[in-house]
Amino acid sequence: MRFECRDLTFTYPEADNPVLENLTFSMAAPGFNAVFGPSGVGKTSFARILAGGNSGPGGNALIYEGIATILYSYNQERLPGWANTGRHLEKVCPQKNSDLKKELVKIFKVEAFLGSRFSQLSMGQQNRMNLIRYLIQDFDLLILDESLANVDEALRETIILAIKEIFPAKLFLYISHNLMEVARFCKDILVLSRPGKNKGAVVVPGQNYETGYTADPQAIDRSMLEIMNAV
Ligand SMILES: Nc1ncnc2c1ncn2[C@@H]1O[C@H](COP(=O)(O)OP(=O)(O)OP(=O)(O)O)[C@@H](O)[C@H]1O
Repeated sequence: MRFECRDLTFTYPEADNPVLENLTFSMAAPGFNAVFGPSGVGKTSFARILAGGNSGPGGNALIYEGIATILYSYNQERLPGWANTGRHLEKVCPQKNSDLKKELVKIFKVEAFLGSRFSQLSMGQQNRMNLIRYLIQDFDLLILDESLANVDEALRETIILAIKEIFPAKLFLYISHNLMEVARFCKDILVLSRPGKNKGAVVVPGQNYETGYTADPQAIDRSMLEIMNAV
């Protein structure tokens, strides 16, 4: 399972300059991978194009092998229909994944909010609940576009390690501004730099820590430096 970008260039209608220019790289599954880069560099644009498949604006510049279902989750998704979050999760959860749903609800620490309206939850609670909604669906590639924003660091770590453990065969693309976090927990980090910087897309290996890891501060520093050099 893998995907590849061959010379992907994208310009928004009415924009003067491309937001993505000649992106060429490939990423193999499985793994918990990341997209990193400064604000406004085009991470969300890239994620949406990737999620749109060959029928979207990426067209033939995107090559997917063994990736049939791509889901895109993002921070602060607005879900007005969620009068009762627990009932909604039950409704969208395939029967075969009901144990998985229970497990995720526990790990994500959202049991106490299952009877609440989505709009009554804090942003971090909403994001956690929303991410569960995606994880219980069937997918090959799940994009997490700042999907853990507003969640405290310790719980983010618990959630990331659990996702890696529960879904070892899937491909994840985690969009985050947290350099240390992506360097520690991600396998491959796609670093985007602004068009015109002649760096294009660089894929940097992270430390890919799993549950029970022993941190190597020097190795983390090396990964962070490599990522920063690629920006
Ligand atoms: N629908 C749109 N139409 C025109 N320009 C857009 C549109 N969406 C985004 N852009 C522009 O494309 C550029 C990249 O935006 P994008 O949201 O992809 O960046 P990002 O790296 O995800 O940023 P951030 O880290 O701040 O979320 C920005 O300059 C933005 O203004």
